[in-house]
Amino acid sequence: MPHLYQDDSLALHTDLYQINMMQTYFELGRHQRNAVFEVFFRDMPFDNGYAVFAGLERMVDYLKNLAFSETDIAYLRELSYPDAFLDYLKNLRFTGTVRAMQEGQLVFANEPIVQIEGSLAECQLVETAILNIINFQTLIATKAARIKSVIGDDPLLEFGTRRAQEMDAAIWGTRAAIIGGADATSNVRAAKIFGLKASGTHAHSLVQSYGNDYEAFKAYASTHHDCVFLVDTYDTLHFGVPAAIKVAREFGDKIDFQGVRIDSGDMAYISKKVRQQLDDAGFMDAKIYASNDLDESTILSLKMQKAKIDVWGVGTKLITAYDQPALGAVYKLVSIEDNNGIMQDTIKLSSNAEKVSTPGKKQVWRITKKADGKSEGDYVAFSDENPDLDEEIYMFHPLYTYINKNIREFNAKALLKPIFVKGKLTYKLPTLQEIKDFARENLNELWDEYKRDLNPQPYPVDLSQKLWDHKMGLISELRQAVSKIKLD
Ligand SMILES: Nc1ncnc2c1ncn2[C@@H]1O[C@H](COP(=O)(O)OP(=O)(O)OP(=O)(O)O)[C@@H](O)[C@H]1O
Ligand SMILES: O=P(O)(O)OC[C@H]1O[C@H](OP(=O)(O)OP(=O)(O)O)[C@H](O)[C@@H]1O
Ligand SMILES: O=C(O)c1cccnc1
Repeated sequence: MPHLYQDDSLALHTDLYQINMMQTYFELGRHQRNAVFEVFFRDMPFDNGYAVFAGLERMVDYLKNLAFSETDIAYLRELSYPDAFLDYLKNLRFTGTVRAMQEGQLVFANEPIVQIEGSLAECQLVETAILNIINFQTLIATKAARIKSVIGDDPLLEFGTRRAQEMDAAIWGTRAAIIGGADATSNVRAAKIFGLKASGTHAHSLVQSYGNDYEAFKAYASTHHDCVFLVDTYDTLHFGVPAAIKVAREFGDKIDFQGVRIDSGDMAYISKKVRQQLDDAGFMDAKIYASNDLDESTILSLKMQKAKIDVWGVGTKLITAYDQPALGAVYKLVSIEDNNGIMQDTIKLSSNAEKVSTPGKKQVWRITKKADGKSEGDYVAFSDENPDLDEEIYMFHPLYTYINKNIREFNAKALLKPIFVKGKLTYKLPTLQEIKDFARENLNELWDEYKRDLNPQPYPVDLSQKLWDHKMGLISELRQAVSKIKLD
């Protein structure tokens, strides 16, 4: 086992380069300068039309408790950091201001989803953990939403712990999956911690240990009231389902025969046959559970084949975000105090126009039409702009500016909410159920064209005219300045 310290903290859950930069800032007297960093991602995960923001609660907990422990400092001393810097770290607490999307909010590429303002050194320290949390949880919540979108109102059970990228990923991935649309989980610890419905059937090993389905189901029924029997260990249609029916009949009211689970074979064909067998035996209410490497495309295909599946257990492909292992959100400096105490907006240039960052401290506004409540796009503006007070709003594509529209009769909702103000938590964290409901409500605001699984329409994320002009101005200023630099 690695050495786990009694005073283990998350302060060292960062990249070494952050501490190295902090040391530079500290020794050269820059560490207290006010800075603004923003988190955003450049590409939509899974080529989905939207992403579901998740991870805020854990991020809040991390920031609230940020403090180097004694052994953290001792360890950094071993790495030869100087005493004065270590003394500074010893007393460091998070004193910054955070604005962020609410969990369950639908978010899009190239808009800030978290904004951290505070001393340069503190902002630098927290980058790694914040990206770690938000990248993972937002990815899994989005994958769950994609899966739920094809499942509709049928229950979606999260079954992935055994295949997750280790224990933490199973726990926080489960929470994210619930936000995105999963209804229950097989992970008992996650259910306990987050107050979720724990749900489960039984494994093939139960049937194998008895050597036949009937004996195994009988044993299970004699020890449990709620029964879902796994019927595919030997032969679903010849042994599994007939055994389940026999046991259900024999036990009658002594058990609640909730249904059967199938986990292999052609699930469209088999589920129809199983349905027939259950109905013919009078068990019309018994549900058919399905699991086996399911994801949104297999589920959609099964739905199209009119498979008779009522409950969907999804493991590997949900908890590991199988088709896209990372979200790719980044944390960029957008504004920094200069030598005169004035905030200067910063930009990161790139030969790829889409990769040029957008300078300045911003707010994201969701623009919905009053008539139908549907979203027209997101409008990214300076944090002190107030498009909600305007009669008309001009929205244009930030790269292809000939794509534009004027909108009247709209509502503008500010999406980045205050979370911490100068180190003090001001945000009341919602319950997981509230977050889940919020995610669902948000989906109602989105036109179906943005929600389809395959090739959705790109959702507009536009810049205000003021912000766009500022960005273009900074780009040309920087280009000119860079062209004049001579290094010798
Ligand atoms: N009718 C169907 N249409 C589309 N996909 C299906 C259908 N039936 C099953 N699938 C999916 O096809 C894949 C079949 O997986 P696999 O080859 O492992 O078959 P299996 O019968 O489960 O075999 P094994 O017993 O080795 O697990 C799974 O992802 C499953 O969800
Ligand atoms: O396929 P997934 O989406 O990942 O869902 C979880 C899988 O985990 C179990 O299989 P496993 O073979 O691990 O154990 P079992 O003997 O209980 O089937 C279960 O039967 C599912 O097939
Ligand atoms: O309860 C189940 O059926 C279950 C739980 C975890 C993984 N696979 C199935």
